[in-house]
Parts: sequence; structure tokens; C-alpha cells
Amino acid sequence: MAVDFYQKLPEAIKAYAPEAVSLRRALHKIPETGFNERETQAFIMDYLEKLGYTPEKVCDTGVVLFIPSLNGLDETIAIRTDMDGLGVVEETGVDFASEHEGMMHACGHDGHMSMVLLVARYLKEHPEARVRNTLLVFQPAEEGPGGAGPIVESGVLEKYKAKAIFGYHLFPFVEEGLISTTPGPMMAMTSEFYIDILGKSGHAADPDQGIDAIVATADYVSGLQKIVSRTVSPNDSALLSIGTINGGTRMNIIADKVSLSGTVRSFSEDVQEAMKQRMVDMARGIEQMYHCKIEIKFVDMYPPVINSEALFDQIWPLCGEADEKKLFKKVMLAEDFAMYRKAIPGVFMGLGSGSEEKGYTQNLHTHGFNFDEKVLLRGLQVYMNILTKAGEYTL
Ligand SMILES: CC(=O)N[C@@H](CCC[C@H](N)C(=O)O)C(=O)O
Repeated sequence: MAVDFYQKLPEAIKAYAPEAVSLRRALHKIPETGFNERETQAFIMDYLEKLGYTPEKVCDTGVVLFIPSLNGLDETIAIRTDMDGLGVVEETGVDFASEHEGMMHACGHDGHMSMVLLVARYLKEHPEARVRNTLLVFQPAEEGPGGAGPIVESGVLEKYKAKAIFGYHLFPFVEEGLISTTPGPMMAMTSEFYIDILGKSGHAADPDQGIDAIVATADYVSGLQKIVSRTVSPNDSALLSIGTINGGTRMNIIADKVSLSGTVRSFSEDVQEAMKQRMVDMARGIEQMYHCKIEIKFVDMYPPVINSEALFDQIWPLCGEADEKKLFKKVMLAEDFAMYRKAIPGVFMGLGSGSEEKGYTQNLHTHGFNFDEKVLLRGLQVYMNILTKAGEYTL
């Protein structure tokens, strides 16, 4: 039986329920892809300015806000949200659906941003909660090409002496309202790949005179699917998924080009490099078999998300009672939160949005992804615990 997390929330947090709904729904209407988040940026700047803060634009479409402590504790904790939506056509049927054609907040970033805006509002209305400096980081382009790297390089973490960083991801596979995280590895490292299989066009009735890129691709795709099962140790976690395949021009023409794209993921540099090398080796074999040409481009995206163990130990008690949290089992999803971890200690946390009864278990990146905004209050509660209830972070 799911714990009724909402009933257990303090009244001071529940008071933000209407604001959670209105923020999330306003942001949900205006999804924008990575480094195009101009309307989103304007919304965030406006919201924070109306609260009386002075936010700063960063990395073109990002925003940061430094909120100093009011009790002299000079310790800065950063809270990060991603901002971008996805090129997904929304089919949730909600009355606050995306107003940007072909784009959708299908990965919950509207919820992540709302929680950070609620922190800003909470700290404004509860000055007693300003026990340590807070740096709010609204980061563009998590879905790609990656905004965390540019934020780290911009120097804002050093400028505001951020000592640790926290962030959430809504997860439909975690029970509604639960906080779920882990010490150590949490999310995978990822490289995108883009492949062209080049053959020779011809009449479909004369296959011997062409080089059929479709047949070569079929063999190559089936070979790629064996890399994880046959070349990676069962003790390692690894994944290779092909997300797009396009080729051919007409039913009676031999295709001279097929393009593929996908993602290869693991938790270690060695496994990652070995898989990429196998993809190249296999391509050379397919070239020999079919006399085609295969061009492969890899774009290394994010390292794995590895949570700081010492920091986890400090914040886990602040994530609620035993029935309000659960340890996270690492997943093959990727996150550029990993880039902050290269710079400072941090813990990334899952926030459960999944509820069978309410139909909120549709996966991330699908056109039906949706969640109950009440979970955002649980996120707010734990952010506020982290900002106020911890002793000094000894990192
Ligand atoms: C949480 C989530 O869905 N993250 C994305 C990150 C995408 C990074 C990049 N485009 C890649 O696939 O390499 C994910 O796909 O896991």
C-alpha cells in the first residue's frame, strides 16, 4: 500500500500546493529544446524578480540566483534544475498541454524547475530558513548538447563557493512521493552515435548491379544488438539502443544510403570504449561482406552520475522516514548532473511520480508522460530539509 505522502507533509509545505500547480502548468505550456529556452528563461527571471530577487542570466539561456544566508553561516549549497523540453508531440490530453508545436516537457523538467522556484519563494517567505547560502541553478540543455558542462565552466560554482550540489529527477518507475537515491553509481555514462551506411543505387529488379544499403544495415543492426550480450561481461551494465533508422527513396529502387542514430551506455570508460571499438570493427566486417561504406560518428555526452557517499550519508536521514524513501537501483538513463560531480560533491535524487491509480506510470520521453503536482511538494520538503536541517556539511 502506497504511503500517503501528501498527508504527512508539514502544513508550511502544503501551503505551496496551489503555487506548485500553477508554476508547473505554466512551464508545461512552453517547452523549448536545449539552448533555445528563451521563454522559459524569461518566465524564471520574471518570477524571481517579482519575488524581489536579482537573478542572473548564465550560459545564454540559463539562470542562477544566489540567496545569502541570514545568520552568517558562510556555506553555499547549490540546487540544480534542468530547463529543456523534448521534440515529442504531446498526447496527454491535459488542458495545460504544450503550446509549442512538436515539443513537450516529456521528461519532467517543468516539475524540476517548479521545485526550485518554490525553494526561492519559500526562502523569501520564511527568512528563518535562510540558514546557509543557496545557489539556485536553472540549467539549459540537459537532453543535449549538455548545459551542465558550460555552467561549470562559467565559474558560477566557484564564484558563489558552492560546497555541494543537489538535484532531482521525477521517475515514473518510483512510487509517487518517494525519494529515491543511492551512494555511488546512479545513472550511466552515454555516447550518442550517428552512422551512415553507404551503398550504390540501382533498379530494384537488378539488385546485383547495386549495393543494397538496406540489406547491409539489417545485418549490421542485428550484429550491433549482440555487442552487449556477447562482448560485455555479465558483471558490467551496458546498453546499446538504436533510436532512428532512415533510408531508401522508393519501393523499387535499391537504397544507396541508410542513416542510424542511437546511444551506447555503460558505467565505465573501459566498457564504453570497448563497445565503441566493437561497433567500428563490426562495420569493417559488414563493409567487406557487402562492399558498402560505413561512416560512424560518436559524440561522447555525459559521464556516469556517481553520488558522493559521504554527502549521501548526511542527507539520507533528511529524506524522510523509512516508508517515505527507498534506495535507488542504478539505471541506464543518463544525466549531465554528472558534470557538476566532476567539480564538487553532490547527490542526485529520484522523486517518485508513478501512481498506477492515477495513470501516472507512462515512461519518460513518451507523449503521455504526466504526474500529480503534489509530488513537487515532497521535493520541496526535502530540499528545505537539506538547506536547513543539516548541521554544517563536513565534506
Ligand atoms: C533522464 C534522461 O532521460 N536523460 C537523457 C539524457 C540524454 C543525453 C543524450 N542525448 C544521450 O542520449 O546521450 C537520456 O536519454 O537518458
